[in-house]
Amino acid sequence: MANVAKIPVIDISGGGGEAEQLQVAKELVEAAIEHGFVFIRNTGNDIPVEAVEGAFDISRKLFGAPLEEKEKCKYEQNNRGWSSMQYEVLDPKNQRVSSLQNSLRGWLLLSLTQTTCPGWRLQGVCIPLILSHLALATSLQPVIYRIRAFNFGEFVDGKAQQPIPDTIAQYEGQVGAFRDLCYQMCLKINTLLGIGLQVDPPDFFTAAHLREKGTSGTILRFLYYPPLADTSADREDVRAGAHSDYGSITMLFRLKGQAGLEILTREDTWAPVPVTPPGTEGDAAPPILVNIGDLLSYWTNGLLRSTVHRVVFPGPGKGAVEGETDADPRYSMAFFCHPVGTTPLTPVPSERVRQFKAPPSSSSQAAQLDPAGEKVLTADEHLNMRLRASYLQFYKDKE
Ligand SMILES: O=C(O)CCC(=O)C(=O)O
Ligand SMILES: [Fe+2]
Repeated sequence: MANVAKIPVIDISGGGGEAEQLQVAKELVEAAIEHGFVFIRNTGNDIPVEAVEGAFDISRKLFGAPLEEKEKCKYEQNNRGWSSMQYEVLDPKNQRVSSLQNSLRGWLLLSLTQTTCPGWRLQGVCIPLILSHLALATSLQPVIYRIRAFNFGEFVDGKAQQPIPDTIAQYEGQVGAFRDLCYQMCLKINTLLGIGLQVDPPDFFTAAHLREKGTSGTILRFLYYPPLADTSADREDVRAGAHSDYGSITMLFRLKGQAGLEILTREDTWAPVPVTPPGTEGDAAPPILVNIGDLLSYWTNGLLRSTVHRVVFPGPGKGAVEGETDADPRYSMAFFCHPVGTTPLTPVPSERVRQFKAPPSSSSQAAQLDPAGEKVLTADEHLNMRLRASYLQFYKDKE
């Protein structure tokens, strides 16, 4: 058995009153601080098992649809639509260069926005952070991305506000309903984080996510990874490169038996994340894997951990969790939760966050982003910075 990540499993389905809610909230916050990842048991209370299975069925239909249909819904600057990174496989040499450029941009931004810097900064850039990322990148080469993805933005009255492939047009309402369930659960997790961190008021995060207050960068993403046999990749290649997520939290749905996800542990080693962690084998559906994104880490001054993760071809005896395989096409669904775009990322009113001491070499987040101290970053500005860094080539082509 591979040395799997020890991520806690929590049941938030509740019903046990205030004391139980407080206990669950504390467990959630401890997992978010220690691992940046937590399994939420899928009891069917928040998201019915059939809704998850139904969404996976639609995803299979979507990726199986004719290419022309998907191309009509191509990825747009609003972060919605279909993207295929397969073309990058055609020129792995350039891909390596461009992914390094992408990464450098991303790390520069990350190191500017990260309050905690274990060393000296040059022009606000945390030098040790950049150096450690560079070392990581060297060890990760070659980096080839092999994902196909479809991003769904907001729905209004059950209708997507973007083109949808004809093949799944009849399921539009079902996708919207699934997205709604994810949104509701995202609010619930944000409320628990607020309670667990003793934020005043405890609904501080939740209030910032309420869609009636405006649009947000929230995305439901269907993902498809072809099996090794259908690609020119070999086992050493990466299916989805090492990254952290941009939003507040991500909720990830995976299918039983499908290997691949790994997290970078505090010891700087890659650890596989089982789809079915011990204790959940008898559940009707695998737990929902929740992770902290950069925004919530930024917002809590680095207290909550935005953990780097990736998807690989682990193979039997090569890091695959027992009972999991990379032989089949891999499907996953991620709900990237973001606060309303205009939300100012002002310090979180929590004693726990205030007491979390960033090393003396770092200054406040706002000051790093804006040395003159005139401007607090909004959620949208934060997102756009991260998207620009990730989709560098896309934005270059647009210019
Ligand atoms: O497919 C997965 O398991 C992870 C996907 C992921 O990390 C992402 O899309 O950000
Ligand atoms: Fe991710």
